[in-house]
Amino acid sequence: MPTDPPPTDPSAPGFVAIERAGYRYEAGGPAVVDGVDWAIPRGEIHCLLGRSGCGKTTLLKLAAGLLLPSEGAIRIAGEALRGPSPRAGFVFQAPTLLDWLSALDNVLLPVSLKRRPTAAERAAARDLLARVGLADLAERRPRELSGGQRSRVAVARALIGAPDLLLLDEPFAALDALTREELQDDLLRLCALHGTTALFVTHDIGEAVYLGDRVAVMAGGRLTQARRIALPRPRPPALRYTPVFAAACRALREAMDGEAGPASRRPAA
Ligand SMILES: Nc1ncnc2c1ncn2[C@@H]1O[C@H](COP(=O)(O)OP(=O)(O)OP(=O)(O)O)[C@@H](O)[C@H]1O
Repeated sequence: MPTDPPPTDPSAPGFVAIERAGYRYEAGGPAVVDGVDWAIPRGEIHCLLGRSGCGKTTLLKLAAGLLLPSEGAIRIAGEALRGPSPRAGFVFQAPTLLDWLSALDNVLLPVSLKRRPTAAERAAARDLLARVGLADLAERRPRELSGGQRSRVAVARALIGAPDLLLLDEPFAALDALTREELQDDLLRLCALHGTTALFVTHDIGEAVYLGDRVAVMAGGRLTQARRIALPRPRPPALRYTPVFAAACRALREAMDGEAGPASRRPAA
């Protein structure tokens, strides 16, 4: 897994372009995100890896337009974000489903908050539920679903608006290992099918390597590593148990262990 070469043109735009972005929760307070440069080309999945409290969720919220940067800019398709991006779908760690709605109506929620869903949108929601293996459970309430099934509903809900960009904040962290693997495979399949660009936050090196075209490591609010994952696509589930996959995880882990600290301000892509 080679280290990325320094970019020849740091201004080359990604579909998502994070430019010298900084964020402070309080004016004069510490920079929780500090001078981050990152470009995500259209259709790629980038993973953000780092210890608890290093600023991953804050950076994801900046990419979503849920927070606006104190310094720098975030652009989606060349346009600076000035508020929540209508082009983005979100999946949070807790599935945050409404318990009085069926799985189907939870998937439709982003639409029904604005207007009555059309028959085509209801069909699209059923199709998404089928694609995450819940065709027969569309009428169930969230309390009648397992944790993994609720996470699947949350993924389907994030995709109902056919977003160009999917932002995921440790969405599978609470699931058992086998269910997590199934959901990772669902996600890869759905992103490939729709050409969706994704930014995926995780603590898990194996998850980052399996999902990512590129993995960035964050520490102390800065990106300290950015590595392209030279594994083939599509990624077959058995890839996780191959020596080449183990080697990619080990190389990333060693790079994290070896880093002197959040010194690099080099653009991550
Ligand atoms: N609303 C807030 N007001 C003030 N400080 C905050 C707020 N939200 C987060 N922080 C602080 O910003 C820093 C980064 O938080 P953030 O949630 O981005 O980290 P993280 O890497 O996502 O952590 P975790 O992996 O535990 O979710 C932490 O020190 C946190 O205490």
